Amino acid sequence: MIITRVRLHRISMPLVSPFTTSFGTEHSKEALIVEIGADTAAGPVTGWGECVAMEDPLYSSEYVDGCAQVIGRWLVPALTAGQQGGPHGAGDTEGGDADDLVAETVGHRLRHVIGHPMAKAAVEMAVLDAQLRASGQSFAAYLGGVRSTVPSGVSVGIQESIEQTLRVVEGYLDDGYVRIKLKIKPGWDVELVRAVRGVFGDDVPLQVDANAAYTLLDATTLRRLDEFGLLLLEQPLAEDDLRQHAVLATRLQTPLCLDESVVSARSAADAIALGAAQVINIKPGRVGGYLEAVRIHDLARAHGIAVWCGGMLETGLGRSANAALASLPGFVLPGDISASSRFYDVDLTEPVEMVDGQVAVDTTPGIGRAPIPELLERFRTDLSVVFR
Ligand SMILES: CSCC[C@@H](NC(=O)CCC(=O)O)C(=O)O
Ligand SMILES: [Mg+2]
Repeated sequence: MIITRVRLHRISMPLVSPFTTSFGTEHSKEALIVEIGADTAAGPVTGWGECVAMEDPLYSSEYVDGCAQVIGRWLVPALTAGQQGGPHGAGDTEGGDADDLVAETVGHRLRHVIGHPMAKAAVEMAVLDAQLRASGQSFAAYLGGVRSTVPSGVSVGIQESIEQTLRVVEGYLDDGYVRIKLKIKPGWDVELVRAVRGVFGDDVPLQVDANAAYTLLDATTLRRLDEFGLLLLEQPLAEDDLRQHAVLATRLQTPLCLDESVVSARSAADAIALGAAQVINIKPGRVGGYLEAVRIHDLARAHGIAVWCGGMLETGLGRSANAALASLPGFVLPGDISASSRFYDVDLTEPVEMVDGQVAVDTTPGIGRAPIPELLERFRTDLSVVFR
């Protein structure tokens, strides 16, 4: 394909309620929507990507305004270099015939830019969406999906009190969510889980996510979670500490799941080899894109490691693409793919619905959804025309 247009839409969407984790509270979703216009064999198409970086570098080192700069200053020039009349981008050593720009080569063409997986993932997602809209294939079919619906889990933020948490959990269970994930942090963990188990019983699929809030010195506390039959304990320790996660794993019964620590297939391989992860939360934005996400899925499956699809409060764009990814065979645990209404009164796209605990996998070309123009206008706080 030939890229003819790249626009970055900086958006801000209000959340239905504040979302608190061990590292902070979100009141709105700050995101970047990548719009790529391309000439393809099937004619002109528009592809859409969603950058999942947050406003502040608290979940990972990336942040949304930094991603906008990386995309505009380095990534798009690298992809458009060599196009007829396109600018020559930094690091464009091989140049290559841009006419052959396909999603499968985006990662390679961007390899000279160190890091920035969320920025790269958003660009690759838009290229892949354009490519699949042109070919008429859905994300799910292209990625290797085998299910027509995926189970819908929900993430429960840190609330004002345990009583408030019980009310929130009850509401989500009444909505039909099939798995509850509780955010925890030091001092908000064992008694919280005990209360939820006490009220809702031992059969509700339940897991916790620490967002790297603990250290190995907390092993005794974390071991007390073993009595509750949790599905997994997500990212208890620092994102760059595989070794201590491996040590912690030997002291706990609850399976360890990594999120922030797995930023590529290579880091997933290291985590598996070290015994630092028995389960992996795959987020396409965090690992550099949907293609890398599939590579991690395949690697984990080869090692008998369960994976599930995590969430970054995506709009319907990323939410729909995540449902497609979660339809692959190795996604054997419910993901954080809740209905749009869990976070948004009004979504950027047609809302993702949950019916009987399931989210339908879109079968139309590409992501299957696109931003609704008037809503993109409503939520947009900045527009930068990066190319043409
Ligand atoms: C603002 S915290 C975002 C990262 C967090 N995501 C969730 O808890 C799920 C959010 C969602 O349902 O999209 C995680 O660490 O897994
Ligand atoms: Mg997590």
